[in-house]
Parts: sequence; structure tokens; C-alpha cells
Amino acid sequence: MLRSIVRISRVCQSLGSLPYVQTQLGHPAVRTMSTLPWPFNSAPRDFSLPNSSWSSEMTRLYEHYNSQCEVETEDGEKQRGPWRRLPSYNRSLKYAKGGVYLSKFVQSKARLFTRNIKTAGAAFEYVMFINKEEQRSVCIFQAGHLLEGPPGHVHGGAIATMIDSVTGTHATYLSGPVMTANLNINYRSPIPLGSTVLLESCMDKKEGRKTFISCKVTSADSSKLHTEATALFLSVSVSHLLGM
Ligand SMILES: CCCCCCCCCC(=O)SCCNC(=O)CCNC(=O)[C@H](O)C(C)(C)COP(=O)(O)OP(=O)(O)OC[C@H]1O[C@@H](n2cnc3c(N)ncnc32)[C@H](O)[C@@H]1OP(=O)(O)O
Repeated sequence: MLRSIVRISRVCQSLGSLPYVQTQLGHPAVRTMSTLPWPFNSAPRDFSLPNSSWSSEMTRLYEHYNSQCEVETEDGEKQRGPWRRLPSYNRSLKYAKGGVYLSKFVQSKARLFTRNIKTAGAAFEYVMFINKEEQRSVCIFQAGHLLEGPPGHVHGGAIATMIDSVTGTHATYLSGPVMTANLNINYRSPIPLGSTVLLESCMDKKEGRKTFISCKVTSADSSKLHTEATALFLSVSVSHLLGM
């Protein structure tokens, strides 16, 4: 028991020195793993890559943003573009530095809420891109049949979940470990089940520990506003985040 506690505290220290977000955003350790061929490749499945459930609209938008993650210079050289795709796992803690040990002790059966359904396309299909310079993000979201609220339309709680996830990821990217303190949502028009929508978030301001983010959900062609939200995130310590 004592040994476990010592191990947990060491892991917490190493996590504390590493912004939590680095895990989600392609921590070098994850990249190294993914370069090894199978069966030595123990990298987790990245849930934000295209799969057969994606609609043509979802795929088109993915390709639009993905093509801007790497651009070609006039000399034909490739360089990083304005956007960056964020990988997404269903058990992020396990893939943090030292997290493989911590995940054995902390909620070992826990899975990221939005990534916990195995059937592709059944619930939350999404991919998120960040534009660091413009401090904004975009998420392409396709709502599956398990997210029904009003007949044929997406449940308001599922929309709130996506807004919290997108603004929360964005705030984490900007400010390190954070928790949602306040989330304010206006539902303007229902989202048809199975449709692809865009969630666009931008940072409004940062004041000390507070990061203010706003977000809007629109149809894929941006012509229809579905939902608007503002969110406040407070920077927290890693131990607060893990409830320790
Ligand atoms: C890559 C990662 C991907 C992540 C994606 C998923 C993201 C999902 C994010 C979540 O869903 S987090 C889960 C839902 N949130 C929670 O469970 C948070 C529960 N609440 C808390 O843990 C604490 O209340 C909290 C950390 C938010 C704040 O507690 P603190 O003790 O750190 O702050 P404190 O109460 O001292 O307040 C600090 C400042 O914030 C202000 N504040 C706190 N709560 C507020 C609030 N709700 N509304 C407005 N202002 C608030 C407070 O007035 C004060 O302002 P001033 O400094 O100007 O005086």
C-alpha cells in the first residue's frame, strides 16, 4: 500500500511537470510508440481519424482542415500549416507520461465519455482542429442515432457535452489543466440526427486563472445557427483534476 502511494505521488509529480494537454495533443512519447511497426506498436487507437461511418460531408470538411495542417512552400518544401488536428483517445490518462502506472490505480475502468461507444457512427463522431495563431478551434461533429432527444433530433445534453468537450479542450490547449466552472447555452434550432455540424470556439479573454471561451454550433455550410454558448474555465492543479 505504502509503495503504491509513493508510486502514485511520483507519477503525479511527473504529470504535474507535463501539461495534461500534451497527452491529448500528440505527446512525443505517443508519437515514438506510433512509429514502431505492429506488433510492437502499442499506440492507442486515435478516434478522430476518418472511418466508414463518416458522411461525405464530414469527410469533405475533415479533408479541408487536414489539408491546412501541412502546407507546401514555393520551393516545394512541406511545413506546418495554420491548423493542427488533435488526436483523441478513450483513455487519455494511460497515455500520459507515467500515466500507465497511474491508470492502474485511478479509475482503471474509466473511459472518456464521448469516446466510450465502440460502434463507429453510433454516437459522437468528431474531430477537432486548433488554429494556435488565431486562438480558435473547429470541431466537425456527426451525431449518431444513440444521441436522440426530440424525435429525429439530437439531445440537448449531447450538444452540451460536445460544447463542453470542445471548449474544454480548447481551454486546456491555451491554459493547461482546467475545469469547467460555468457553461451557458442557448439552443436556437434543433440538430437533425445523423447530420454533420461545425462547432467553432474562440477565446474571448484570459484573466489570471480564468479562461473565457465562446462557441457556436452551425450547419456544415455555416448557414444555420443551431446553438450558441459561453464557457468559463478555471485553471486547476493536476491533483484537483484527478480528485486527489
Ligand atoms: C484535453 C483535455 C480534454 C478535456 C475535454 C473535456 C472537458 C470537460 C471539462 C469538464 O467537464 S470539467 C467537469 C465539470 N466541472 C466541474 O466538475 C468543476 C467543479 N467545480 C470545481 O472544481 C471548482 O468549483 C472550480 C475548480 C471550478 C473552482 O474552484 P476554485 O476553488 O479553484 O476557485 P474559487 O472558488 O476560489 O474561484 C476562483 C475565481 O473563479 C470564480 N468562479 C468560480 N466558480 C465560478 C462560476 N461557476 N462562475 C463564475 N465565476 C466563478 C470565483 O468567483 C473566483 O473569482 P475571483 O478570483 O475574481 O474572485
